[in-house]
Amino acid sequence: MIRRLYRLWPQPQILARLWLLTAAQAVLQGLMLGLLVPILDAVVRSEPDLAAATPWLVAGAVCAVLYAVLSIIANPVGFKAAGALAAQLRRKLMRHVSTLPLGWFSAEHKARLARGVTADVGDAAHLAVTVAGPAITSTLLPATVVAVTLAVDWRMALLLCVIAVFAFLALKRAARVAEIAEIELERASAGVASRAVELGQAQPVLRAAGYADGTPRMREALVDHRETYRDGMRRARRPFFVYTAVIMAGFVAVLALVAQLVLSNSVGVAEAVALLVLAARFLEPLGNLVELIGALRAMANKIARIEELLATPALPVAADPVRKIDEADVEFADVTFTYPGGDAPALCEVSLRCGPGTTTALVGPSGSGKTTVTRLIARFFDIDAGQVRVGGVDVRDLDPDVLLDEVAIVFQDVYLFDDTIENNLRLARPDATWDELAEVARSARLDEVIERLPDGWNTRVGEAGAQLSGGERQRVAIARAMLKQARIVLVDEASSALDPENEAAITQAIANLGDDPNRTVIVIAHRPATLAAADRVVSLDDGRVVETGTPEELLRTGGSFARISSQYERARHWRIAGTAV
Ligand SMILES: Nc1ncnc2c1ncn2[C@@H]1O[C@H](COP(=O)(O)OP(=O)(O)OP(=O)(O)O)[C@@H](O)[C@H]1O
Repeated sequence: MIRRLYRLWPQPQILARLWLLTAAQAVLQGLMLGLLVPILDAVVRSEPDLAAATPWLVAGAVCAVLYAVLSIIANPVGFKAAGALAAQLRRKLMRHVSTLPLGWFSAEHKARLARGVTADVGDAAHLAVTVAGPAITSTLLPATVVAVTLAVDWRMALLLCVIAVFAFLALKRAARVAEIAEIELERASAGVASRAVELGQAQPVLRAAGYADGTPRMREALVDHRETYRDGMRRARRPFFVYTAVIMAGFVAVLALVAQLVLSNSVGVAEAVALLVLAARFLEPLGNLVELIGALRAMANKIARIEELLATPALPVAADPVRKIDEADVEFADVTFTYPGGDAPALCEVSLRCGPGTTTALVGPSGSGKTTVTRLIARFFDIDAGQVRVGGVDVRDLDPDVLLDEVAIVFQDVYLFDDTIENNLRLARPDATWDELAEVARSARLDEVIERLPDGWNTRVGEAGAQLSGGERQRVAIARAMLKQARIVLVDEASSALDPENEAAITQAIANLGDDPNRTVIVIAHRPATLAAADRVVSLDDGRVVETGTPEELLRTGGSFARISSQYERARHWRIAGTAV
């Protein structure tokens, strides 16, 4: 465990210093106890010999002063260590996370990351300081006491070793039970946590269904948590009782041995008293060890979770990556890709080419692979076969920063920071001039939104952009992509119903994106107007390209694009009819 902790921290010196101080204190305590033997020997006799005891008393005083000095030094080190270690580990985690493929950031992984960076790192650092120290004392002090005892009486030293072996076996069993209980409790806690998130997110639906104060699933999760906790406590009782019994039996054996040694005149009174004190100081920290087991297990679990995050493989980067591309065309050559853990390919031998100055619309039924195409262009994942090329270069050979500079993604659910509109745009290019800001706002049809807002450019958009509608947020994202001057823009057009004004504005904004002759626009299109305005359409079905061509060509052939197009058209009419009613 000590080695694991030491390896986990990038600069573990502060931890090592703390542990060394703790270890030195434990050894010093054991040695001070050893001094009891000659002192008692000199004092507990018919004619006490103070002169003989004096050097040992002086040595004892020196040890006591040294112990006090070590405590004074250790206190601030321990105080500072937890905060410093947590900060160090957080930096290490964040650095590692920044090298992971974007595809890793699923909802589950994001939750795991949030928990790792906050709770796990903080707790692990705190426990490394508060639990590892006492654990060192509880093992090193008994070891020193055994060594000192050996100098007094080998039989007692042997007995202490036997007790230590039994205690170790009982402790191992208790630790195993504690570990199982901890894992079970962790599972039950995760169940409660996800039900609680569900309760928060689905409040409107739950209120409508009369479950505002908790669903049956939530109640089940709470009962499961309570039962698991009780069950863990019940199961832990026996091995903990066995451990305590071993320590108590050890104490009885010590008393019996001391009595036998005194009765057989093998040791004097002074040595007998010293042996009893040594044995007591041997058994006491051993007894404490069982109290620490739960905390040590908890620390081991937290460390395991942090190690798992750190073990996630980083995005492989070519030894000498390409740092510049001439044209921003996008090409798929026989691309086959299966999601990590997926059982069927999401894309199968897909080939397509999108040139600069063109807008390509991706269409197809749900699950046909449209989003996957856009993710692979931005190298969220690495493919199984074929090549994804940007500017003629395999994306795996491109410098990841260059690729991210060239690509802008406009997601369906755009994330905006709780800041002003201006700052949300400036994220794309902090040094943009006002003229440039105004220009992209006009092109993305954001200017009319800004005009309506109470503080114009300085209006804060609220948490995740909640002050704006979905369509308005997409307009901000399109403006951001324009300001970034990314030569490849991937748009997942909002599929949910938009009001006519937003719908027309977004269609226009996407068309304006495509006006730049150097820009390649690929849009997952959900609206007939966007489809009609595209230069080319790539129609996907079940991970394969089934049709490509201009919208007019594909409409004429009457294939799957024509079907989808008429479905979109019908849906639009229903919506308009619905709005009119
Ligand atoms: N993160 C993921 N992990 C595993 N499988 C995934 C993941 N994302 C998508 N898939 C699977 O890959 C296939 C293609 O999904 P994709 O999201 O690309 O389709 P789509 O055409 O964009 O669908 P939609 O229009 O519903 O968004 C589907 O079978 C889907 O279940």
